[in-house]
Amino acid sequence: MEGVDHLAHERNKSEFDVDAMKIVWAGSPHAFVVSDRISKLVASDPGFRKDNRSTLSRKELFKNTLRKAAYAWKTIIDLHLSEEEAAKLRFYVDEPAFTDVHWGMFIPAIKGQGTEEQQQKWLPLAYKMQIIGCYAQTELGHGSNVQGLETTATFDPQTDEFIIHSPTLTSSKWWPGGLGKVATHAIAYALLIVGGREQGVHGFIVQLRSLEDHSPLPGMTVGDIGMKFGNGAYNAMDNGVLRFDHVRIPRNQMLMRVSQVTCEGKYKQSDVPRQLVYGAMLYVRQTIVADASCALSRAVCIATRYSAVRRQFGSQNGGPETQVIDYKTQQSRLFPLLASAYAFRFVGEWLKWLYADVTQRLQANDFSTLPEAHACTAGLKSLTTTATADGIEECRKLCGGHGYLCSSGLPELFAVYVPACTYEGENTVLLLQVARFLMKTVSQLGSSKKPVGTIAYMTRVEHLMQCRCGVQRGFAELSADLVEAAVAHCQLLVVSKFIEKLQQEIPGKGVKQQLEVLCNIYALFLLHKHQGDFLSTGCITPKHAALANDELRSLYSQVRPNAIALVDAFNYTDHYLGSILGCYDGNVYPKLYEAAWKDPLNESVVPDGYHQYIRPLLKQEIRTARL
Ligand SMILES: CCCCCCCCCCCCCCCCCCCCCC(=O)SCCNC(=O)CCNC(=O)[C@H](O)C(C)(C)COP(=O)(O)OP(=O)(O)OC[C@H]1O[C@@H](n2cnc3c(N)ncnc32)[C@H](O)[C@@H]1OP(=O)(O)O
Ligand SMILES: Cc1cc2nc3c(=O)[nH]c(=O)nc-3n(C[C@H](O)[C@H](O)[C@H](O)COP(=O)(O)OP(=O)(O)OC[C@H]3O[C@@H](n4cnc5c(N)ncnc54)[C@H](O)[C@@H]3O)c2cc1C
Repeated sequence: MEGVDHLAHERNKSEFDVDAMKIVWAGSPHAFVVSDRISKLVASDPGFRKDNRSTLSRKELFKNTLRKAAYAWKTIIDLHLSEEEAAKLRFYVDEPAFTDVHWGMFIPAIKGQGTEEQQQKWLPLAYKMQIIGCYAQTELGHGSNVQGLETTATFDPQTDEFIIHSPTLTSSKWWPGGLGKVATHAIAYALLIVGGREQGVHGFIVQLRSLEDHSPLPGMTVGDIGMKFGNGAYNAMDNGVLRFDHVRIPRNQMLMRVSQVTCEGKYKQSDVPRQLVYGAMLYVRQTIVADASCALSRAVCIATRYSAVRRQFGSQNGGPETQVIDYKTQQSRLFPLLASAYAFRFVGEWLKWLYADVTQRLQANDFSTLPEAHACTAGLKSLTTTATADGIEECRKLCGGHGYLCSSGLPELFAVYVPACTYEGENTVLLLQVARFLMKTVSQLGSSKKPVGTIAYMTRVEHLMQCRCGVQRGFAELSADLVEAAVAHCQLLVVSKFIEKLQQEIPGKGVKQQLEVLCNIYALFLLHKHQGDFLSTGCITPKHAALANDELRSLYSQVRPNAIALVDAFNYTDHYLGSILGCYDGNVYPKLYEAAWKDPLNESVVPDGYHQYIRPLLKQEIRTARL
């Protein structure tokens, strides 16, 4: 039944103002208007079609991505889109591409680590996309251990140049997005050698390809690293390999905000901490946290709508079967994910604020909050991406068999999303950074340096005061436990930022009440999941644990009538969702049936290969049967 809203009865049940919730989700009325307009613009433009992605070959997919990126850029220019609108366009186009790394890493690295002069030279070119950049840090042999990178940049005072070289196979750059086939320039990270002395890893702007014919410049061997997990999906991105053979670049192409090399060959460090070399990672980790709520909410929207459409068992007197969303087991798997999507949204908002704050301070040479910003971005990146990747997979299972179809949108979403657990800092490695920060704080408890900000609570935890003398010992030995402590710290951050959000004025009928329910679900679900830890540390009693569980069940019942409206509040178009199971009108079965016939395998009734392989087999069986 085209045009009928099969989920209307669900929408009628909701007890809050969905339009007001849409604004809370978007962040502000202005953000909502921009997001709504751009998402509809992308959805209505056939140039941004994506429903055929899973059937394209790698080469076709890649070329299609190039076309879309060029078309998106043309749209941005033709419509005079602002930076905010352009970023939304990229988001709703919903395809990993070299442009992500150009805008998301190359430009921020120049902004954060380049001198004024360098910024003036390179940024205008990059903003106009007259050069296309990538971020070439990881090597075949080293990704997590940035200090272990082997590429060298040796200063030659005779010519006032650096010689960039890959001395070993394992020093080949490996993974950078955009490097394989598109980027004309890279920020390449290399071990700086001046006057025979190693000075640590630094970033260098290196031109890779000719701006005339795109051929690699002399001394560069460059290509794509090959197919990645999942058909379609992240294969739209040309992650690349690059070897340097004594490539010479001018001295002024070393990013010199943090440290400088003079023409006489002197290495000078400014007052800026060396950690700013890692600045681009700080920025991207913060955007990854914001993106986590988008990916999770998208999966949750699909699973929630489909759970209201799907019916199994429980028919009474020939009436309809039970909607699977009414099963308590379905609710106990789905609703914590719904609550997590909202929780990550708000912690992402807060992290954006924290990042803006630390950036402002860094510009004024105040580096005091950098360690905390690093711990927060690293920890929340790890926590939210792990939970989101797991959550998308859970949503796929919540959709039963149909969740396994590409047309559910969930397999591709998972395949595109799951590398977020690895890139931009492998999640366990990042948690170890948080643990290190926490242990450092504990070791300073009782001194004049009082913990502030996100670690202020530590002064209130008496137990920590007792164990502080031992914290400098056995870090490696206890690292598995310390990673758990880091996760707990990050969970506390998420819960406390959700609670802080609720302390603000939130307009709209019933909106705040819904958010309170979700916040309680998020916190109590964690308590329930980790009740062993809570009980064994004496933080709660068995009675508390049982009460929490009872309360959770009651909260799930409160969410139930509002579930569809709570996912409608994400305001996703069917184009962005890319899922038949999650379509707004819930008209799932006819759409699934129709889509099946569009599969290339169904172009002919008798498949290619019948005469070659099936028929001889069948005939052979007949002969065998006669024997
Ligand atoms: C107008 C048009 C608009 C158009 C539209 C606009 C569109 C906009 C598009 C936007 C799209 C956006 C999305 C982008 C998508 C990207 C896709 C994904 C790409 C993925 C990219 C990557 O995948 S790219 C490689 C990432 N590769 C890592 O991620 C390595 C991890 N590995 C480490 O990061 C270090 O190796 C590790 C472990 C810390 C040890 O570092 P280490 O060896 O130095 O050792 P230590 O641990 O001793 O650290 C020494 C001291 O540094 C402190 N510290 C460490 N890090 C710090 C930090 N970041 N900030 C501050 N402080 C830091 C630490 O806390 C210590 O401090 P202290 O000494 O005081 O304790
Ligand atoms: C899709 C994708 C896109 C990428 N894009 C880029 C890009 O644009 N630019 C770029 O430079 N890089 C890029 N990367 C590379 C990425 O940043 C690295 O893969 C990532 O930093 C992880 O490093 P690794 O591969 O060396 O993992 P490894 O460090 O080798 O991890 C392997 C295992 O070892 C464990 N481990 C490592 N160190 C420790 C430790 N100290 N203690 C305990 N356990 C440890 C990890 O937890 C993990 O389980 C990309 C990667 C992917 C998958």
